[in-house]
Amino acid sequence: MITIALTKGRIEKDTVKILAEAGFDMGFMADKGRNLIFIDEAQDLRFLLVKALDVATYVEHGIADLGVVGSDVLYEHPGSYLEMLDLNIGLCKFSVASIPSYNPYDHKRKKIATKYPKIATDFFNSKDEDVEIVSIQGSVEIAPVIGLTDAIVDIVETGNTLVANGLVVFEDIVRVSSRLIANSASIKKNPEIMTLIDRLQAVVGNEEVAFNG
Ligand SMILES: Nc1ncnc2c1ncn2[C@@H]1O[C@H](COP(=O)(O)OP(=O)(O)OP(=O)(O)O)[C@@H](O)[C@H]1O
Ligand SMILES: O=P(O)(O)OC[C@H]1O[C@H](OP(=O)(O)OP(=O)(O)O)[C@H](O)[C@@H]1O
Repeated sequence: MITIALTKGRIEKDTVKILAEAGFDMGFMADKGRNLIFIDEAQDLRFLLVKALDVATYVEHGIADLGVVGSDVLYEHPGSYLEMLDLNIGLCKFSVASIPSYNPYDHKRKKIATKYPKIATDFFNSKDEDVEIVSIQGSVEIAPVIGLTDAIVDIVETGNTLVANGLVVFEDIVRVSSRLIANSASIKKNPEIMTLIDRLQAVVGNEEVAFNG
């Protein structure tokens, strides 16, 4: 049996769609209720629905052979998993944003609110800008508006949240998309896993096979 950990929430529907397009019968997840484990004996597949960061944990520990998770999470929490495919879903980007009058390149020490301290620190360090990170769990856009920080580093998808809160993007840091990750021992042990990956690759049409961790 192959176990796949899926990120519960935003990218769940598109992930299931890719699996269905690859020929897997995903009907058993249609009426999922509050279930978090789905076993399909006929297809020899088991799905775990977990939080994004936990996808990487389950794969690293070899409990899940494969996982689907955003590159934002992988960047922030690098680990010993193989990154196999860019699934081209869950598309968004990391951006630096603030109120329009702010200058993020003034070489003054700046306070940045973010849920993603690693990407924010790496970005500003690469620009030779000194930063103090203020860790925020959500509604990050409020921080520069009410004076908690100078700016934010956050995910931007449509840009609606920024506009609604009077913020503008100063710079895009990196594109974010969902990735298929794998446990390396699982791949060596079970050749069926590579066959499954090939089927997904045929759907997403992506050549990328990169090592991470
Ligand atoms: N507007 C967006 N906001 C956040 N993530 C997005 C957005 N658009 C696409 N994504 C991608 O979707 C993935 C899953 O997001 P989702 O909000 O479901 O889980 P999460 O990041 O664990 O959030 P939470 O902690 O709020 O549950 C993210 O890791 C990111 O790669
Ligand atoms: O560009 P947009 O389409 O407006 O999307 C971006 C918003 O979505 C995410 O927040 P989320 O909805 O996950 O809520 P959160 O603030 O609780 O993290 C992200 O942190 C932004 O706030």
